[in-house]
Amino acid sequence: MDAILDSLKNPQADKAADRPSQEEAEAAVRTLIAWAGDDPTREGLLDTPKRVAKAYGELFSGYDADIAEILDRVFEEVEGYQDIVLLKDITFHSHCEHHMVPFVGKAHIAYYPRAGVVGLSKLARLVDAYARRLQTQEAMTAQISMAIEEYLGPRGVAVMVEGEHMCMSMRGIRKAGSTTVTTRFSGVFEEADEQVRFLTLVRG
Ligand SMILES: Nc1nc2c(ncn2[C@@H]2O[C@H](COP(=O)(O)OP(=O)(O)OP(=O)(O)O)[C@@H](O)[C@H]2O)c(=O)[nH]1
Ligand SMILES: [Zn+2]
Repeated sequence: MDAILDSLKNPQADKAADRPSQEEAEAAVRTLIAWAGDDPTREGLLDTPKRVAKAYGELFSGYDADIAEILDRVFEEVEGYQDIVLLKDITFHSHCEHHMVPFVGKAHIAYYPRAGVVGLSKLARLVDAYARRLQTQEAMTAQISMAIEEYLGPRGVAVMVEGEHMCMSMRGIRKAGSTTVTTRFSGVFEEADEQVRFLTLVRG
């Protein structure tokens, strides 16, 4: 379980003091602009480093997300409801950790509650908490699923992520339109029937 908790942690959490300053981040952007071949001192680009740092703050806000806080509130008064809860088509924007280029798509999350349910928006917040980091789609899928397991203790969790990777469409192999599908099934979802039920509801 320690390994799971470690992988759910924000990798920067213990290093907050080591984070570069805003000025250092802006200087790095100026370096990249010059390296790409443009002039960071021309008028149109003067404020760009500041904007990029601000945009990065938003795009990578997942490093500051508190997973325990997101999943903290459980509603137990649901008339004993224990059947499947599925939130599908949760849009996400992430960045691949290999190229720092976006990958975008949809996540689908289902669980069988054991002792209460979590607010539906929290599942979408959980997706953002992991998507807004440098990621692989596989790791993101596993982290979403393991966080629900760890904090809600449900009877089973199913997570499916469908993503298009810009590093495959805009550059490199340049295959636009291909979709990567990743899944993680645990608990009762390890049974084939339950996986079929999940996939039927997702596609339905
Ligand atoms: N498994 C996995 N691979 C990813 C993900 N995002 C990007 N990649 C891949 O990461 C790989 C990095 O491969 P490298 O050979 O190190 O880098 P590269 O020379 O830029 O590779 P090309 O993209 O083939 O040009 C590429 O095959 C990408 O398609 C992801 O979420 N999961
Ligand atoms: Zn990539």
